[in-house]
Order: sequence, then structure tokens, then C-alpha cells
Amino acid sequence: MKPLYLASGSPRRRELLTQIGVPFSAISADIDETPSPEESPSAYVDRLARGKAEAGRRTVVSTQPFCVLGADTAVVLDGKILGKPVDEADACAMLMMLSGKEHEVLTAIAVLEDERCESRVVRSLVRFRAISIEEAAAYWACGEPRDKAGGYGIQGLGAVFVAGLNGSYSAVVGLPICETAELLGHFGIPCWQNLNAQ
Ligand SMILES: Cc1cn([C@H]2C[C@H](O)[C@@H](COP(=O)(O)OP(=O)(O)OP(=O)(O)O)O2)c(=O)[nH]c1=O
Repeated sequence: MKPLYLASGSPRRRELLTQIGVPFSAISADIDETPSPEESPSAYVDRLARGKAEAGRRTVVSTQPFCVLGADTAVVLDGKILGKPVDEADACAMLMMLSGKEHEVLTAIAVLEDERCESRVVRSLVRFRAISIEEAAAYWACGEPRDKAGGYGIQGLGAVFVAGLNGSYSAVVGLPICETAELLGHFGIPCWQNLNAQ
């Protein structure tokens, strides 16, 4: 089977890809994540997932065929993208905006091989209970929000805010397992075969 590279520094994405039994190597994918004016949130995550796969590919030295997977997750409230919080005030402001409301989590995945690139955008809806400013400050102090879109982690303590989820849990964490397995299958990287071999 051709080698797969995951262009990501996210430990969550590594764990989720490991979960489906596909062998891979993680490589870095540092790109500028600034949204372009007029760009929709869906177009934004798609562009970034493709850009990360492209950036990752440039770091691979190989004469054999290989695939690169990139992904990007954004929290979107009323059409506005909430990135990773830069400080406590930013994190608390984000949680106050999300408090008592439903927001979107968009995760794009892109798989690249030579000139071919396929991508998907997975949309999930997450509903938060009301959050007090004291809770938001205490949550920031625990360290979890720092490297996460929207300033929370559904897979961690942030779950206490989640009153409902409609969509893909793994996509909210950073890599939609169902769609990733499907897309990798299009590139001749099946996961069932590997699971049977384990
Ligand atoms: C909403 C949410 C996001 N996140 C994470 C997923 C992503 O890692 C991160 C969003 O930032 P991304 O820019 O998508 O990813 P990243 O910078 O962590 O990793 P890389 O670009 O190298 O692949 O937020 C959670 O872990 N849990 C959540 O509930």
C-alpha cells in the first residue's frame, strides 16, 4: 500500500487517524491561516485543508507514489469564524458569545496524490448551555482552550458546556472518521484491511 502522510501537528488528528488502523507518518504543515475577505467559512476550511496537504507534500522526499492528508477545523457563529483564542480575554469573549446558543463546527479534509486532490467539508451543530464568566475564566486557567478553535475541546473538560451535538463528534475533535475513511478509500488506502491485520 502506498504511504500516507498526515500533514498536521495536532495530537487529536493523530489519535483519530490511529483509531481507524491506517498506517501513517505525521509531518508538519505550517501555513498562513488568515481568512480571505469575502471567503465563506466553508471555502476557508476547504482552502486550508488543501493548503496543509500541499505544504506537507513539499516536505516529503520520495520517488514512490504517496498520499498526503490535511485537515482544518473552524468554529462558526452567525457566519463569523472564531479561531484559536490569543489570550484569556479573547477566550472568555468567545465562550460568552457561544453561551446558550448553537454554533457550527466545520472540518475540512483533503487528500492529495500527485496532481489529484479531493476534499470534503463536514458540518456539525453544537449547542452550548449558558456559561458564566467565572466558568469561562476557570476553564481558561485549566489550559485546555489555548490550541483549540472556538476556545474549547469537546473531548475534554469543554464537554461540560455541550448540551447537544448534531453531526460528527470526530469532526468536532478535528478529523471526521467516516468521511476520512471514505476519502482514503478513493485513493486506494482502505482501513478495513488494516484492522483485520491487527
Ligand atoms: C471545536 C474543537 C476544536 N478542536 C481542535 C481541533 C484542531 O486541532 C484545532 C483547530 O485548529 P486547526 O487549525 O484546524 O488545527 P491545528 O492547528 O490544531 O493542527 P494542524 O493545522 O497542524 O492540523 O481545534 C478540538 O480539539 N476540540 C474541539 O472541540
